[in-house]
Amino acid sequence: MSRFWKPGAERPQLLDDEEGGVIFFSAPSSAAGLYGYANLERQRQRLPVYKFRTAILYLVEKHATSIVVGETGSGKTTQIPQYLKEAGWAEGGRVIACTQPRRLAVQSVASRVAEEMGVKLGEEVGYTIRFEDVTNPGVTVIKFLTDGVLLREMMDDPLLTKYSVIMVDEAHERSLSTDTLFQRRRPDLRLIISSATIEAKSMSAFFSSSKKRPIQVPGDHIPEAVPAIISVEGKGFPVEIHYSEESFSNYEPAGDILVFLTGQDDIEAAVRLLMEDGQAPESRSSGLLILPLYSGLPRAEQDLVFSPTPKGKRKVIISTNIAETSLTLEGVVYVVDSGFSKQRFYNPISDIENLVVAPISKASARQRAGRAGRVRPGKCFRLYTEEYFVKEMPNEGIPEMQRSNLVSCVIQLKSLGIDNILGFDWISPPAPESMIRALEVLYSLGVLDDDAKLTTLLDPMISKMILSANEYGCSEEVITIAAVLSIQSIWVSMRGAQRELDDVKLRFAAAEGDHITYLNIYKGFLNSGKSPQWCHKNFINYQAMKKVLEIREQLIKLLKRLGMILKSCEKDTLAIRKAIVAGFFAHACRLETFGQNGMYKTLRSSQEVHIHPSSVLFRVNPKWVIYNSIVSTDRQYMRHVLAIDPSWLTEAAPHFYQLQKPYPAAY
Ligand SMILES: Nc1ncnc2c1ncn2[C@@H]1O[C@H](COP(=O)(O)OP(=O)(O)OP(=O)(O)O)[C@@H](O)[C@H]1O
Repeated sequence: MSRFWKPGAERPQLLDDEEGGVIFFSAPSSAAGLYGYANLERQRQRLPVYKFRTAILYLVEKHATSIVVGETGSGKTTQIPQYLKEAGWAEGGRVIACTQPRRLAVQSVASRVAEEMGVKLGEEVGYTIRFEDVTNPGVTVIKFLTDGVLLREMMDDPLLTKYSVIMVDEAHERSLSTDTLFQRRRPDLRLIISSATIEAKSMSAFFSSSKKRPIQVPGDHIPEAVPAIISVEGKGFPVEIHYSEESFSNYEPAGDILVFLTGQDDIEAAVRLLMEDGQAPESRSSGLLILPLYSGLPRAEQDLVFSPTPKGKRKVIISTNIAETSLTLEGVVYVVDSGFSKQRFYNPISDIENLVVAPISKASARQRAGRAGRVRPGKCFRLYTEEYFVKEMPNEGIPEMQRSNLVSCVIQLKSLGIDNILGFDWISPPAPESMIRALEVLYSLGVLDDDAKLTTLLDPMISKMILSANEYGCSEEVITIAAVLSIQSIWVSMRGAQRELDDVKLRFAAAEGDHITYLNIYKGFLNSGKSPQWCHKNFINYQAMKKVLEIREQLIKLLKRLGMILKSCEKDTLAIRKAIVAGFFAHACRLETFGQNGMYKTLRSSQEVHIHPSSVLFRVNPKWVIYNSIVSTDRQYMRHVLAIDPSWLTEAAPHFYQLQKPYPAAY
């Protein structure tokens, strides 16, 4: 049985309806006129979504999943998280999360919401993107983040315990991360799926299926599993759409222009052309301020698109689909849509993944048009015909799940403990060939064992360390470390000759700790021409080093499959150490008593531990360390120890560590 909710008083009214199995909410159209707003608060109240505030809050409270569909610019992204906070969803240390497909949108929406709430960005309202965490744990209650970052958080905390509500915004983009995120959840965690251009019914059908219903725990306040759909009607400002066959004037009244092209090359070529044109005395481009926008552009250059347009000038932003969703670029009145974007396509038969220029979907075209008309009326020029738009353009793009190499996705699912991948219930199931191919590859690389379980080679902490190394530009070094860590020991066992072994170790010892020492040994081994004699002389186990070479080769193959390029950071051990911390942050310890074999306590459980005598840091006793594993003999000993700076812990795992202010005395 399903029903219509009617907004009005405190609680929406319940109406009966025939919409099979789905609770459907609708309301009368309420076109908002935003002209001449006096202040941000009034502007907030004039957004179309405001009329639906009570209804949205009511449905979120009642339902595990709510699907919010509303025109671009109706206020979904900036308002709903604030409504949730006002309604108490951030009380008791809980956090409201809102995901975006792209980093630029995360940053800009977070700044806008902080501004509307009158708070400093990074305090009550913050954001996290790769390499940048602008949140204050314990203080931040509304957090914007990319869906990829949320998926990573899920690897460390599968139930996403600190969040009360997760709003997956721009859900029509259907990235691999969002599709994966939808698979598992805590019973009381509320999910809001929002977009201007999503097929709400099919999404809802997916969440209605019994497999996706959160587990019911008796006695708990559990929301209804049947999803609610709410349609936020009403637009901001009108956007006139012009198709290419219509002739239009080249001269338009003032206003910035946002042009959607496909990729960096196209964009740079267009910028060059316009710039060259601007040199000519009578040129039409001379009053234009031409700005490229793509993800590889340095941050400072990206920020230029948000700065006010100089007087008498017109900004022309030439962008990839990085500006397609969620952004409000205040000056933009005109949007030019080429109708194409660069998309990743994977062919499981040839096992080749290509970036190709392909036509966009209607959903994307509407999003692009929605970048105009946000603070005043606008126009969108589509460089294709209306007939093409109506008859040929697909409604939605192909979900990333169905056009990607699934190797990394399978690893992520396996690390989440989801084993039955082939029989899995996806929103849009990937091609079986792609799934089988991914499993085959992982099996042949030794990442999965005979039972299709992750092998120790891909221990989650080591995997995280390697993935982070890719980001820090030190994968060459870190895979060597990973290889050494996956074998027993590289030293020849020297019972009774500890002193000699210690002397030898000094030749390679690095002040930073064992991991960097292993790199020195590996370099020495290569320089010797992988010589067994060299190993013998240095008490190094030659067989173990051969194994290290072998595992390293396997890892290189795996990284290539994952599309990663091996990079060396040369002598910058800081990058390496940070990558190690990114994987092993949970194994951090602080020195409690200094001495011959100082006593440490683990940060996580205050357990007493000591540095293993085989470590180069045995007698050094740095204040803060991380370890790879613990061996228990007469005491608990840390093996493979690295000295660290405690600030790296909060940097690598803000969700795990909160900085004490002021720093603990030992720091
Ligand atoms: N940085 C900003 N500067 C000025 N106005 C803004 C800004 N951000 C948002 N707004 C105003 O708030 C409105 C709602 O923006 P919001 O991003 O919440 O809409 P939305 O429904 O999420 O749209 P979309 O689906 O395009 O992301 C905009 O249309 C605009 O009028």
